[in-house]
Amino acid sequence: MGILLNSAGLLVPILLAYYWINGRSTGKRIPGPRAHPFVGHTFQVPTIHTWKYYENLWHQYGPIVKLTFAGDDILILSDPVDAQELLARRSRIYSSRRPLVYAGKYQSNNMRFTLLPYGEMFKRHIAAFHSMLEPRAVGGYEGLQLEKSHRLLVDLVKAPTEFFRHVPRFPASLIFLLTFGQELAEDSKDLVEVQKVLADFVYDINPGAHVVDTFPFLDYLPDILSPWRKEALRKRKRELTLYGRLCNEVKDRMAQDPELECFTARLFDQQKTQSMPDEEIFYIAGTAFASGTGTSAATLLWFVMAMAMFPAAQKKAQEELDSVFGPDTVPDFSRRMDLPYCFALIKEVIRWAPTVSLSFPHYLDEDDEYKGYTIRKGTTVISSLWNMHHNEEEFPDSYGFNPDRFMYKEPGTDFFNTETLGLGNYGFGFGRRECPGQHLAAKSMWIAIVRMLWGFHIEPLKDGNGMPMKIDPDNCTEGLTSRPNPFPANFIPRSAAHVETILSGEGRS
Ligand code: HEM
Repeated sequence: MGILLNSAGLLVPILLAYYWINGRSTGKRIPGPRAHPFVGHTFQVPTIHTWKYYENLWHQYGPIVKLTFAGDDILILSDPVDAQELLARRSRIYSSRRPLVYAGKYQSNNMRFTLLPYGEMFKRHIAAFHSMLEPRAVGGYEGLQLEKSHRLLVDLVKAPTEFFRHVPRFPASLIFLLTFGQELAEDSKDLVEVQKVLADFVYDINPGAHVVDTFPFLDYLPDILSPWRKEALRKRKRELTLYGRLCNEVKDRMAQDPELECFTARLFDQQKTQSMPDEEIFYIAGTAFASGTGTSAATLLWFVMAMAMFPAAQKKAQEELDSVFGPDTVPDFSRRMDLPYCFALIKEVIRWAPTVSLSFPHYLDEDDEYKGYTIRKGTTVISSLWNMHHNEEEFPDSYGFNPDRFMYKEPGTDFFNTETLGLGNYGFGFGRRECPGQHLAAKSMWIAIVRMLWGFHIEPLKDGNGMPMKIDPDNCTEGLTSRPNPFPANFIPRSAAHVETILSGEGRS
């Protein structure tokens, strides 16, 4: 007890000095709510529906807001012009990630790509990701995308109300095959496991999720006073068991077949020339699997919800599709330039419900000046994609769902293409840390959505009185990424001919 009191007595002056040094600020005051003198806004920011809290701050204080978490500055950007200037044009100093004790040091052994500071290891990982995800490489995955999205249609014919299981399986099975060179097993435990890993991770990196990341000195406390440390290490072990097993299986298959083609096999090839411990490879491959699964699945589920809630947009897209593909032809990539409304609809899904609503926080490496404000080195910069997508000047009636808002461009232009799905919205982030998976995501979203619209009416489930059940878009998961919680919708095949075409395997690849 005495030791504890002595430690507390020492901590108070250290804390005061720390906040005094960190709290100094020059330049014009950045707008924001009043802060508590010691803990700042730490306990004001909710961990639930955080983007809504930031939306209120934006309306109250404007597009650049500063919060302080116990001496650390957090900048919330709500105007894409500011995000473009700081995160993209000044990306040299705005592309790092804040060192996190819980999710970075203990949960990831400082090897997880999404949390890496801008430096040598980051460059090694991004080069690996680009080799797998750059547009030319992605062009080679079309056959697999056709095959896996056809499987989605078959699953939806067979068990339509189970869309909540089928839809996430589509991007997961694709990225699993690309990463580990093997098929995702039926009712795969690996998928369930990676979904748990992801759910933990998107919660754990949320600013404010763990007190030790707000007060890093707590890491000096012994294990007995830090139960969170054991928990973070347990999560790391669980994750590495999964990724390690999957990667080692690739290594074993490479021994049998040196020509084996998949992302992990290429990483093991690189290991021969670059010093990269196995654990680093496990994290790179695991990150590809996890990030390729979670965000794409969430976007597709938001699409299903939007269709069940906004039937007029669904009908219009189906009319456009029917003018290009009859019931005897499953759509493929060939006539995509003839389907501008479908592109507009997918852009609107990304705008209406940005899956990574607060993007991934960037971290500033040097002091900077902007619009008369001093932004201090060590500031965490959050671009609120949610706020950018709900700016009534750029997107009138922003809570509504209106693909026509993107139809102002001439159909047939590059604006309506899989390569440019991110144009007109901000859903893939900004600057050097913008999503490296966006080209793969765009083509996967495109083919899955167009095929679902071609084959099915998506409707709310009916209650006992035949009335459509209510769907609430606010009922979604929490954390850095969000997806709808299960909601009452159903897939009704558009005709017997569509079912026949799907089941006969026409257009499978
Ligand atoms: C519709 C689907 C997707 C959406 C909406 C999305 C969105 C985002 C966003 C907003 C970011 C943060 C950008 C920033 O820090 O400024 C991000 C980062 C990232 N995304 Fe995606 N993403 C999607 C699909 C994918 C796919 C398919 C992959 C991989 C196969 C992927 C891999 C990553 C990785 C590795 C990062 C971290 C980049 C870094 O830290 O530098 N994403 N994504």
